[in-house]
Parts: sequence; C-alpha cells; structure tokens
Amino acid sequence: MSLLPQITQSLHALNTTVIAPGELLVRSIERYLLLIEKWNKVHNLTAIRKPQDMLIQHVMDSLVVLPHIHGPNIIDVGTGAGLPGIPIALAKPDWHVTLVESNQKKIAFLQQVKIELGLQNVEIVAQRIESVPVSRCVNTIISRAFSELSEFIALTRQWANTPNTDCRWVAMKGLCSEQERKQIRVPFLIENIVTLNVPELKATRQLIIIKHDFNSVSSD
Ligand SMILES: C[S@@+](CC[C@H](N)C(=O)[O-])C[C@H]1O[C@@H](n2cnc3c(N)ncnc32)[C@H](O)[C@@H]1O
Repeated sequence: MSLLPQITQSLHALNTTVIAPGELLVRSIERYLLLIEKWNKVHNLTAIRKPQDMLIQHVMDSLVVLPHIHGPNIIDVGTGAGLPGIPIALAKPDWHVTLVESNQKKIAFLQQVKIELGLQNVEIVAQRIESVPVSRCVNTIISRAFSELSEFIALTRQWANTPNTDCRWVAMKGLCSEQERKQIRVPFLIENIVTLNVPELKATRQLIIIKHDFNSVSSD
C-alpha cells in the first residue's frame, strides 16, 4: 500500500509555511521510511516496526521542530537512524546537515540513505561527538532522545568557543523536569522552552533551546 497519501496529509497537518510539501519531499520521505523498514528486519534501528507509525512518531516528530530552529548549518548529535537530521535535510535542501553517530551499523544505514536519496546536503560523521573537531560555524546543534541536558552540553561545548553568537543547542525531549533544566549553568542558559504539538501524536514534546551567554562570567 502506498504511503504517499498519508505523508501528504501529515505534512499538510503540520500547517507550517516553513515546509513546502512538494512531490519530491513526499516521495523522499516514503523511500526513507521503506529503507528503515527494510533495514529494521536485520539491524535494530527502531522499536517502531510499521512505516505508518514511523511517519508520525519519527518523521513528523522531527519536522515539527523546523519553525523553531535556524540554519543553514545543523549538527544532529547521536542521530541513530537519522532523526531528526534526515527529515530536516529533506525538508531543507539548502541547509547543510551533519549527522554524528558512533554506532557503525547505523552509519552504514545512513550512508545507504544518503546514496539512495541523493542527499548532497548531508554529511555523515562516524565518530563520537566529543571527538569531532570544530571545523565550521554552526547555527543549531540538535539532539533527540540523546542524553540529559548536562551531558549534551558537556559533549558539545567545543562549539561555544567559536565566536559564533548565533549558535543554539536544541534538545528534543518529552517533558523535561525542573531538576534536569537546573543542570544548565553559566555560561549557558535556557533561552526558551517550546511545547510542541505533533499532529496525530498524543504525547508531550518539548524543545529546550539553550544558548551560550557571552556576557556571563563562567565559574569553571
Ligand atoms: C537513543 S538513540 C537516539 C537516536 C535518534 N536521535 C532518535 O531520536 O531516534 C541515541 C544514539 O546516540 C548515539 N550515541 C551515543 N553516544 C554518542 C556519542 N558520544 N557520539 C555520537 N553518537 C552517540 C547512539 O549510538 C544512538 O544511536
């Protein structure tokens, strides 16, 4: 059964002007979902088995962040099967998305996706994030289901040392507890918390948006 009508409908339900739900995007999302389904039979990429469910719980859950992040240079930390980086790269072909992942099986899958979908705006880095050198200015460092906030910042704080005032760290989470939010300390601060609504998904989603405060004095 074709997934194209459901993908088109879900993209329209996002009701955002930042995504143009054209035929290329719809077909690319379908190919991506079918690749995850195929690889999932051998490698455990995701516990969600049906492409229809992956569409909502993975792809739409990734795309819903787009109005709240800025490009053109994005790093997706601990991307796994490419979430949220691949959906972002598909919806934003003029952005450069770097996928960082330490697991070799997931890297092999990502390389296959890049080839089969012809994703020229995707760079795959097979390393632990803490070993990735800072090679360019980055606008958004994003992670989904990766770690607690303190670890996310600790592993990526090398990007705070560039004179790149524009950079934001964006953690995609369920409900983020106050205890976890308190892990963010000077010179970092939580700039915004956005509660997201993913159409057809009855679950709380939050984006924790963090910035490096150049005016603060660090205690470390
Ligand atoms: C729970 S999975 C989440 C995957 C994906 N972001 C998602 O939402 O489905 C976390 C991923 O981070 C990767 N990972 C863990 N520590 C890492 C590190 N230090 N650097 C890069 N990747 C890491 C793991 O291999 C795993 O694929």
